[in-house]
Amino acid sequence: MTPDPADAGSGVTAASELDLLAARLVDGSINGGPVEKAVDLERIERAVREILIAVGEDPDRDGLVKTPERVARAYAELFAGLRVDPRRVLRTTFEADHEEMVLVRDIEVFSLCEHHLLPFRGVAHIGYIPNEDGRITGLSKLARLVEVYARRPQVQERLTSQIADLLESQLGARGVIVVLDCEHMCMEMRGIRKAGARTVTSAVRGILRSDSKTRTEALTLINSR
Ligand SMILES: Nc1nc2c(ncn2[C@@H]2O[C@H](COP(=O)(O)OP(=O)(O)OP(=O)(O)O)[C@@H](O)[C@H]2O)c(=O)[nH]1
Ligand SMILES: [Zn+2]
Repeated sequence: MTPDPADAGSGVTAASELDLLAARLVDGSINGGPVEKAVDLERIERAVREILIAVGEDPDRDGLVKTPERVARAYAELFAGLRVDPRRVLRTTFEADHEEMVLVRDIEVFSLCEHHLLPFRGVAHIGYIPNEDGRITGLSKLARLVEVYARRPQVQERLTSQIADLLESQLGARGVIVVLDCEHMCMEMRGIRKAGARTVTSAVRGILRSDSKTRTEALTLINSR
């Protein structure tokens, strides 16, 4: 593979499969720029082997021999967002002369809660009102932004506000609304064991916070089916 010229001088080359995965989160290509942090796969493997021993399993039995390696690769994928600067997602913007609301609904969310490292999943609804220049971003970038922040150890509240904050600061959106509706496996499979409970979080910024009419319009669009 030819190294990305953007990596020159960074000391890190986006060469491995996992680096490409991190890059793809951002722009769908291999030209993702420098990878911020490396994943120590061998260290994860050693830790997973220890966990298997600690729970009373035999890590050398046939079915488990390759498990530490598989888990290491899975974690590298699930936490690929740690290795990506989310600002790179919003590099591409367009002048569209559109100053009205843009809303993408039902964006799939998969993340891992930072307390138990168990999955939570659901949907994100993201709306924003462009600034006076009518500067917008590609619709897919909103979903990519969700990916970059979700593929980290997270709490739902922070995931929600990080998406809103970046759209406000990076895109200069006049207003932003982000609503996440998720189910947490740590509440379903263990602990309190309440299957089906949904957690809804929102982050509202700018004009969507100060102007209740605009906010109601956004919520109506989010809730319309
Ligand atoms: N606010 C918030 N809490 C979360 C999220 N994901 C998991 N949690 C909660 O994190 C909390 C951790 O609480 P602790 O008391 O430290 O851990 P625990 O003993 O495993 O808690 P239980 O789940 O109640 O058994 C639990 O109440 C989880 O439900 C999240 O995204 N946001
Ligand atoms: Zn949890």
